[in-house]
Amino acid sequence: MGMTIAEKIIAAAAGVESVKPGDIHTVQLDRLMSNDGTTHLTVDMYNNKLKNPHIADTKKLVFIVDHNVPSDCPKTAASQKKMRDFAKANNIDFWEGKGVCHQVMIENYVRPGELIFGADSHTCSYGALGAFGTGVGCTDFLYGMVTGTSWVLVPESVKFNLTGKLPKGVTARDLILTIIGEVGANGCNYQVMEFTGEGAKTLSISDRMTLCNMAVEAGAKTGIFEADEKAMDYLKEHGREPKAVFHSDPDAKYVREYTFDLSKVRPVVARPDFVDNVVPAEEACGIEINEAFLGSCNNGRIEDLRVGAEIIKGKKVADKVRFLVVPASQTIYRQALKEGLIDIFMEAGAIVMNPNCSVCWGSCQGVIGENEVLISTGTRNFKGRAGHPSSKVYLGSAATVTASAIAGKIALPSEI
Ligand SMILES: CC(C)[C@@](O)(CC(=O)O)C(=O)O
Ligand code: SF4
Repeated sequence: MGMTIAEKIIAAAAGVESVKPGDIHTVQLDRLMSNDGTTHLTVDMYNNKLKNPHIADTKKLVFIVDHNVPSDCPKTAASQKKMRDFAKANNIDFWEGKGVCHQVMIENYVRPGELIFGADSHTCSYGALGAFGTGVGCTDFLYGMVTGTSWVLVPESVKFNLTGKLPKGVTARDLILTIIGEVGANGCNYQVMEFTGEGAKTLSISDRMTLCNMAVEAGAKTGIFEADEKAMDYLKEHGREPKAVFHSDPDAKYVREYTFDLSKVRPVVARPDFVDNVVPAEEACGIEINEAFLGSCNNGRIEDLRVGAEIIKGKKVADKVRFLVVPASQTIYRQALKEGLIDIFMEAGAIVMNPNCSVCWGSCQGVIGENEVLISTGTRNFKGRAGHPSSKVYLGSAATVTASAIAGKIALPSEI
């Protein structure tokens, strides 16, 4: 029987000819990524719980400080020191302040055909380059670190057949929110969301990252695209070669298929407190905001900053509204500087911050207070996600977030 891309990656990692959903296989991991959310816990377990602590292959490990960088209190300073010291002592690739972990991974490590575990649920982003990335807890991470292997229960795949092209002013962010709104937050639990079709080819690597990154918000094990010419160009630009390029077989089995016509997608907003609480943006327009956030591993790329800068150029952030602009990596930040985007944002009154997770979650910077409202390009809008439990988070595209920052209330670019 034919196999999907995801099944082929798992089969290769397991060293077997073929796999099918429901099988459990021991797999060789190509890489393991851990960030400052949990690495200190992994290090504690490594030091205190193992009889014979050792690392299978230090070259496979990447540690990234991004969730609280620079550190905001003595407690995070201490856990980051633990992570930093461990990385140094064990010769582990270590990144600090260079960008949000998934962005750093895609810019510097991920290759098509790889199987990558990350101690963070948005590791599913790596499917943008045809890799199988998935999130694990720090116990599974530790196991992978010590043995270089892990186990995988082969997931079923769901096919998302994309047709057409996104209209002007509508972004991949609107598309993934639309998809999640339709399938639901548990709609693809433990399944692979495979994005394919002519419409998929029209999407940039940045768009593909935006789609795969939020696969976990539909409960998926991962999201994946075939590595096509665009992926190959991206790899070449970044000085890397694919591990293996897999295509889904024509007779590969999918548990469900959906078709989305990209030309019909419109700007949408996910209302509090669930990512699948998606409505046409117009229905949320007029809601007063206190803060707007343009950034995160979902939507902090140069393409997103360009969208925001074009809208805000020559305009001002509304009175008493904080507009946080946070490039997802230093590479993006420097590119934005070169293109004059940072100047445009600052001129408009935005607060431009160093690359980090920022207010995508409520423990970094920009945390919102009691009853405050945030419109965000982050990944989640759960209760208290960005700060006080009574605060509210709306999710929208870079265009909607920027227009809202100018209007002081949720708005579309056409209204400002
Ligand atoms: C640590 C946390 C804020 C996280 O990065 C964790 C995760 O995705 O697993 C998130 O986005 O929810
Ligand atoms: S930017 Fe948001 S979703 Fe991405 S890793 Fe950071 S906290 Fe998690």
